[in-house]
Amino acid sequence: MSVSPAEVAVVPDTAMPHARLVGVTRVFSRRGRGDDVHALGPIDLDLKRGEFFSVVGPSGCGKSTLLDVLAGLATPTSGTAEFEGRPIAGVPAGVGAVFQEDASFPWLSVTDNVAFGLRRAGVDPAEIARRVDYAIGFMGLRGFADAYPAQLSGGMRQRVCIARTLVMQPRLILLDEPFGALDAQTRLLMGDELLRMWRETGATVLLITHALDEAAMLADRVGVMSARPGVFIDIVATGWDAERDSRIVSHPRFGDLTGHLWERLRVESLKHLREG
Ligand SMILES: Nc1ncnc2c1ncn2[C@@H]1O[C@H](COP(=O)(O)OP(=O)(O)OP(=O)(O)O)[C@@H](O)[C@H]1O
Repeated sequence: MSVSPAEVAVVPDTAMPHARLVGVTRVFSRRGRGDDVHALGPIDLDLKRGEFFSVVGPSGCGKSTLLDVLAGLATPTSGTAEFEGRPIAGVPAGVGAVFQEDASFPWLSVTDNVAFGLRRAGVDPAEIARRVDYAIGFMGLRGFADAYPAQLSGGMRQRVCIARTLVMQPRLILLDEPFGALDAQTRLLMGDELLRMWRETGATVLLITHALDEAAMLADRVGVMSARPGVFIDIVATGWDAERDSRIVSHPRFGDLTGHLWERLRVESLKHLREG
C-alpha cells in the first residue's frame, strides 16, 4: 500500500514526548524593589502522549508558572519548552487550558459560552452545533443549555469551562486547580468526569492540584515539586489502569501512595511555611 507524504506527516511520533521542558526556569524581575523572584526551576519534564500527569507542590512553588509556560502564556527565562516537537512561542494550537477561577462569560448562555472559541475561529456553523451539542451532553449540561452561569452551581460552571475547552479538541489539556473552589465530594465526582474525558479524547492531561487524593486517583504519574523555586523532587508512577474511577480511593494501595506523596511534600511545605 502506498502512503502519501501528507498522510505520513499526520502520523504522531509516539516515541517523541508530547511536550518537553528542558532546564526551564522563570525569574520575575522586581526592578528597583530588591531581589528578583526565582519562581521556577530548572525543570526537566517529558509528558508522554496520552498520559495523565498530576503536579503537586507547596504553595507558591511555581506550579501555575509551569502551566503558563506549557500554555504559551509565559516565556521561560532560560531553557526550552516544546509541544509536539516545536518550540512553544505563544499559545500553541492544540493546547487548551482550564483555570481555577470561574472563567465562564456571565452574559452568555451555556451554549454560547461553549461555542465561543469555535465561533471566533470561524468554524462552520453546522460543525459548531455538532461539537457544542456533544460537549454539553458529555459534561452533563443538557438540561441547562439555555441557562446563564448565574443560574448554575460552581461545579456546573466549571463544567461549562471544561466543555468550552473540549470543543476545541485540544491534544494537550492543562488544568490549574479547576476544582479548587469545590467541596471534596464534588471534586471526586468531577474527577470521574475528567477521567472519562481523558479516556474518550485520548488527550494528554496535566493537572495541578493541592489535593493529594485527587492527584493520586487521576494520574498515571504524579510529579512532586520542591518549595520555590520549584523543581521535581519525585515523579511517582501510580500503576492504575486506564479504566479507573473515584472508587480507586478504597484500593489497598491508595493509602500507601498518598502517604508517600505526603512524605515527600511535607518537608517542602514546612520550608514554605517557615521561609515564605
Ligand atoms: N507576575 C509575577 N511577578 C512577581 N512574582 C510572581 C509573579 N507571578 C508569580 N510570582 C511569584 O512566583 C512564585 C510562583 O508562583 P506560582 O503562582 O507559579 O506558584 P503556585 O505554586 O502556582 O502557587 P499556589 O500553589 O499558591 O497557587 C510565587 O512566589 C509568586 O509570588
